[in-house]
Amino acid sequence: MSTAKKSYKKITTKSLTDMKMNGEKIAMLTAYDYTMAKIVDNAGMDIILVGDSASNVMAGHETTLPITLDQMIYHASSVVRATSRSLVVVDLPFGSYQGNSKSALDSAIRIMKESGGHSVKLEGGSEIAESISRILTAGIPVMGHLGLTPQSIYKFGTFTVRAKEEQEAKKLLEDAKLLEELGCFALVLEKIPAKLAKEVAESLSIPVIGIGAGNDVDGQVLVTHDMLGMTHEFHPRFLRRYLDLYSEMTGAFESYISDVKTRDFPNDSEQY
Ligand SMILES: Nc1nc(=O)c2c([nH]1)NC[C@@H]1CN(c3ccc(C(=O)N[C@@H](CCC(=O)O)C(=O)O)cc3)CN21
Ligand SMILES: CC(C)C(=O)C(=O)O
Ligand SMILES: [Mg+2]
Repeated sequence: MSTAKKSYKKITTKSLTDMKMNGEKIAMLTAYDYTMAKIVDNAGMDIILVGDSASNVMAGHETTLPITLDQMIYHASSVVRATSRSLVVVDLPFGSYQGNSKSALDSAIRIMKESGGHSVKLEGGSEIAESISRILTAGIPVMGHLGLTPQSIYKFGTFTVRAKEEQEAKKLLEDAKLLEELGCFALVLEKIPAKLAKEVAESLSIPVIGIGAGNDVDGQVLVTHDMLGMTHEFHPRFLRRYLDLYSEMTGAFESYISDVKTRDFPNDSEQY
């Protein structure tokens, strides 16, 4: 059993700040449903992200753009029912906060009221500062997200590494500092140079969680289905696979098909 599991009973935004101060790395994975969240939570995860990646992983969309606030609330409420230890962060979906700060606040309040989630995550920096402030003023903890921000994929056109150029790196560092000043409790950095991520983590006192951002940050996040090897076609360099569930599950399904076809299943002890 992990030491982290013993030292923190129920994770709060405060425990995450303490973890950064104590140099204990933060482990975060996604979940979109009750059964998976139960396993992730029981394993001792610090943060469960109800990611808008549910749009890809659960619904099969090309991008994260189509998922709705109602659908995010459905996923988040399922995850919250399974969670006793992890802090639950819920992505605000595309279109639910970019319009104006009032609609952003309304969306965040719906997430908190209707799903029971503990906090929300928004993609972007200075452009959405007013929305973040307004949500924070309502007492809702906010996690930031900079670097590769999949909700603005059509502005960039590719999923390549972000902030490689000096200008973009400078803007990212400024945005990160702004998010801390506004009062965000943590920040996700996605697919940026490790050296820049290290600089951001060292410049901020709030935890910085990386995905494709190297090891010199305060924690790591992956999509659970990716690290379990269920998403066969997705293999970016930052992904470490801990299982090959795609093959394992295929084998199980093939065995079941065979057992049914050959009349092996069910046997005498599997009937009434
Ligand atoms: N299953 C899944 N895992 C994720 O990590 C994830 C999602 N879905 N959906 C939302 C975003 C999109 N994310 C992405 C998407 C693509 C790359 C990526 O590296 N894609 C290509 C490289 C593209 C390029 O360099 O131009 C790859 O190597 O697979 C990384 C993160 C991360 N998020
Ligand atoms: C990749 C993570 C950070 C995310 O935002 C998601 O899963 O939606
Ligand atoms: Mg997301």
